[in-house]
Amino acid sequence: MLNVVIIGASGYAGADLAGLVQGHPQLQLKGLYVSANSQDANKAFSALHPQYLGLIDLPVQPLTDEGMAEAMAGTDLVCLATAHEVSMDLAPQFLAAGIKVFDLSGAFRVEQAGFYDQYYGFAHNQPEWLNKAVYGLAEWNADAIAQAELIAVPGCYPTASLLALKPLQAAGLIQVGSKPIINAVSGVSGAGRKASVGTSFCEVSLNPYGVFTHRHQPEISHHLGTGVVFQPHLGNFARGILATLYVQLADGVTAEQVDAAYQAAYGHQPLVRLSAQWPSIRGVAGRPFCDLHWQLQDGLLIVGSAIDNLLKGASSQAMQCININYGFDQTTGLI
Ligand SMILES: NC(=O)C1=CN([C@@H]2O[C@H](COP(=O)(O)OP(=O)(O)OC[C@H]3O[C@@H](n4cnc5c(N)ncnc54)[C@H](OP(=O)(O)O)[C@@H]3O)[C@@H](O)[C@H]2O)C=CC1
Ligand SMILES: CC(=O)N[C@@H](CCC(=O)OP(=O)(O)O)C(=O)O
Repeated sequence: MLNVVIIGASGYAGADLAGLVQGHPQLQLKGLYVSANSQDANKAFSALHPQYLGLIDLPVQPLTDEGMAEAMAGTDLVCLATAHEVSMDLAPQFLAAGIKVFDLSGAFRVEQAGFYDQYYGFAHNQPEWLNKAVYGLAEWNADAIAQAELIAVPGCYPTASLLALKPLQAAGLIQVGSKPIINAVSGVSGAGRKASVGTSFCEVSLNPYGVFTHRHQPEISHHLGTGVVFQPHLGNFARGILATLYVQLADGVTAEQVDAAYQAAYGHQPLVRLSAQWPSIRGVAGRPFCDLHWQLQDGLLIVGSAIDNLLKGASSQAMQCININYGFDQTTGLI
């Protein structure tokens, strides 16, 4: 059994990941942590997330200096379900101790000059690890993920968007000079567990946000290799992302070519489902899948892509990466 530690376990992504680790036949939950001064420190995990009562009753421990030493002792791998700057600080410490890191934050996803200053509001101070990190888009980077010490699990919107676009890009089907347009709606859990007016029950409706400024636009462009237009929206539901993508195809591209591109990419992949119907939040909420469907008319391709932001968009993709890295079947503990 491999000993797993989760930092940020009280949060939405960390909690889902704890549940997945608990159900995995080769992994053992060794410790769950929150910040040193957390108001939840030492509470039972199941008191915070009652669906795990009797299943995960470990306490969430404060990550003090002593807690850090305990978190490292005898640990095989650590999952960081923490804010970007916290992950940037913690990852190198675990890596220096020989512990593999699966980071759910954006801290190690994009190696591009000025990116963190502009989109995250801080200067990246770990350029060597940023260079070594492997982007954990599981269906596309499996060989590199298998060799990596530091895996940067992709963002939720980038996962939904890249899984839809990469088969088209790889097959050279996108019109050169055009930018795919991504219109996406996320449930409120995407904003994390901490209370804020903008995400409180009476405030959330359906609205765009982050117009022209969202950090996932450059993350998607960087890993796709071409520019995109990306517009996120906040919806009044708890979990799930539905992205609708508009792609101008190269002249003469046929539906058969599009189908062949998606089949080549995902025909053998168990966690991306090429659906006969338009995907929905209902079809993926609580599940580790990405569902895709598309239709072509007069050179314009419309693609629907749905994921659970906390699963395929975070914790289950992290688990897929763990499975790939340790040579387990990639669906172990997931379906
Ligand atoms: N929610 C989502 O859909 C997705 C989230 N992500 C990323 O995953 C990460 C976690 O997101 P999410 O679960 O939504 O966030 P939450 O705000 O729900 O959870 C954050 C967790 O981190 C803990 N924490 C905060 N500061 C520290 C610290 N200094 N040391 C240790 N633990 C700390 C918090 O506990 P406390 O404050 O009590 O200490 C809490 O457990 C983020 O980087 C996010 O960008 C990625 C993809 C999707
Ligand atoms: C609804 C909502 O607020 N969603 C978050 C994205 C969540 C996410 O996980 O992305 P990172 O891992 O890159 O932080 C946002 O738009 O910032």
